[in-house]
Amino acid sequence: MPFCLSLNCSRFTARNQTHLCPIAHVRSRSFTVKSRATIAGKSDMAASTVRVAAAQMTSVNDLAANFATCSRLAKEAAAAGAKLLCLPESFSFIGAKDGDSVKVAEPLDGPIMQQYCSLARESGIWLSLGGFQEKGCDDEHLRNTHVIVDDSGSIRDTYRKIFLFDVDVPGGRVYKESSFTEAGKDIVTVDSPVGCLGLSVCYDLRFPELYQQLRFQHEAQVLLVPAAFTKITGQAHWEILLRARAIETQCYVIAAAQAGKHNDKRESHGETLIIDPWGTVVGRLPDRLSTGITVADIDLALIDSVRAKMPIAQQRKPIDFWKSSSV
Ligand SMILES: O=C(O)CNC(=O)[C@H](CS)NC(=O)CCC(=O)C(=O)O
Repeated sequence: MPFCLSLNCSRFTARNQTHLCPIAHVRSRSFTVKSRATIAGKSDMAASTVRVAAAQMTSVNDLAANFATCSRLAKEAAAAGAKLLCLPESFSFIGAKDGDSVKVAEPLDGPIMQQYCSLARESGIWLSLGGFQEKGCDDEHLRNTHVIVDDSGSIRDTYRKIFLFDVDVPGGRVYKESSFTEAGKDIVTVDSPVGCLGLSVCYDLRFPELYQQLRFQHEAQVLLVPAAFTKITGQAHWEILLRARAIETQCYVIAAAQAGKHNDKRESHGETLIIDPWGTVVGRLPDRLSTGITVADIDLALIDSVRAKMPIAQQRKPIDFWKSSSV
């Protein structure tokens, strides 16, 4: 019964996580894979698993300092055996005042992205670079772009954030991302060694229809949600929304988060998470730990068995059903 076995293993892993340092995560992961193979009495049980890492960091208004942090984390993830490292939204820069991020925005073939492509090649790891400040069509606008770079340093695809954060946060400040950002309009999936990746960024998380499209129209297996959630909204909604997306799409969800204080005015809710398609948290970095990685093994067989046993893809209603049933 590989289905039950995998679920048990996931629960076991979640309970036994330690948050003291990233290396502790690595140890508990290796143990899980080994114990599953032992319990099953089969040495090839781990064949469908691929290791991934998700980072947490506190980006500041210093491109070089953020790159140094990302380099260290990429090397740590590669040493832990991860094939993909997911970095949070605004990994390369978070400005101290309005307008800073538009000033540093560059095209995808500019020096900043080239540096991250070299990092992927030198570390031999795929990178999910969520929330890159890509230069827009004029000097006043950027695109909030999620870039997937493969382990040879080539850009495989890019997704531009569709839903922009124009929100009056209760008890917080007013955000108007659309004042300096061009919204994307295309849904993007990318084939990778860890399965079919479904791309999104931060505030997109609140729009389940995007993830329904990624899973049911574009066959995503692993949803990526790099973010810089606000302290207030993150505490209230972050983990619940992520687990809901994993459960309702039967996908893994990898959510790399900014954490801590970036400057006097801005603080993010950390809690980087990796969630399996049953909704179990299999990797976590607590909010108080500002920089590090967590790793988990993506089990493609678990995705298949969750989907086979609870066949929601076949049980969904076509859009016409809702039209004809409405009053
Ligand atoms: O501007 C930057 O530097 C990077 N971009 C962001 O931080 C974006 C837009 S301001 N933040 C969010 O989408 C937060 C969403 C959120 O917190 C929620 O949905 O509750």
